[in-house]
Amino acid sequence: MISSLPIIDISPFLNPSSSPEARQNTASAINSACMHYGFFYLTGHGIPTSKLDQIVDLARQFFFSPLEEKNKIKRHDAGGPEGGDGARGYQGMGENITLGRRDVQEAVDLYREWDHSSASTSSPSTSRTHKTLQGPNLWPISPPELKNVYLEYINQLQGVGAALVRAMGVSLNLDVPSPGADANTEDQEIFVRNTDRSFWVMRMIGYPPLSTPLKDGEDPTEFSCGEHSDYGCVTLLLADPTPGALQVLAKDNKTWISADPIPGAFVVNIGDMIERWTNGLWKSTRHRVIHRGNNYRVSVPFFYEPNFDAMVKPLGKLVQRTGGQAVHEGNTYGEHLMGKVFNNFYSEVLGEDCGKLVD
Ligand SMILES: N=C(N)NCCCC[C@H](N)C(=O)O
Ligand SMILES: O=C(O)CCC(=O)C(=O)O
Ligand SMILES: [Fe+2]
Repeated sequence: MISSLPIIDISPFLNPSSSPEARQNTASAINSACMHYGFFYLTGHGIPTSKLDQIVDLARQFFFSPLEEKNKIKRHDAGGPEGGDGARGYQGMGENITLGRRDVQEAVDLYREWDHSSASTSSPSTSRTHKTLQGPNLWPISPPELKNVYLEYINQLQGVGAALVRAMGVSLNLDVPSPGADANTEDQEIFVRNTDRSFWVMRMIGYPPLSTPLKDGEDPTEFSCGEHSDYGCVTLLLADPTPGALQVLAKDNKTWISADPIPGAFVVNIGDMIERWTNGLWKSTRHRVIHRGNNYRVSVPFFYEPNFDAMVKPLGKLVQRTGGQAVHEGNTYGEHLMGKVFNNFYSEVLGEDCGKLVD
């Protein structure tokens, strides 16, 4: 196993007085990282390491509280009095499913609050979307300072996510009009406009160590989080210092690269919507978590995503650059997200085995 993900400094895209050269350097480093790995470490984001430590500590305190306390914000309740398949709130150990298997983890999911006033965000919603996503966030009650510290952190992360999307636009030369193809001059604007009300997800995850012994030469059968790609634009992952847990699939499709934490840096990866916008030029790299240490691991990924109602289809200039054939006809990010979320859980209400569970 090798660990060789590149380290990228985003500060030129956050600091208005930075030079065009500095921005160009960051942009080309992003292009290279996205072409070769789809993953990189991010520095220069301006969030103090002490704040990052506090975020992980607060999540750990929540997970270490009694189950009764955690169940006070159980995700069922997100759907209202009829209960069922709410996505916001606490999900117990083994409730999340990946590739038909229970992930050995517990988690809290927080999403951007639903914009009930906007006609556009309510149009693609079905009653199922309503129950699943439109309820309010269920915040941990204890530790009491968690909510405000996280709200401030989420604000900071939205700024970092927006800077990353701008930098990606420059990496892809989206702001340089290509001669003879008017529609393409709008690509950069499409990128930015469709993320200006990012339907972000903040997830706190707690992982006890896996218990099934690994047999020599055999593939693992038990996962802390099974192999998957992320759904949207960019994931900013913060994790405690546990090594060896997060593994990233290399471009050879068989080597797993450990993405061990670097203090003060985020592990960043691109999601399915960036793959689609770039017409497959940049892939949303598959990754998984296998935590076999002795400690209880905590990670806190923030998913900076397109707007819920953003129509996401391959950008004109990227289609030209990748052979002229669009890989996807396009749908909204909300539709993509709901397709994923409905497969992440058993649906008790509908009695469906959404995740085709393997015991
Ligand atoms: N919001 C994001 N990206 N969450 C990632 C979760 C990945 C695992 C999930 N059970 C799955 O099967 O997709
Ligand atoms: O815990 C981690 O390191 C990564 C978790 C992850 O990939 C996810 O939740 O999407
Ligand atoms: Fe992930």
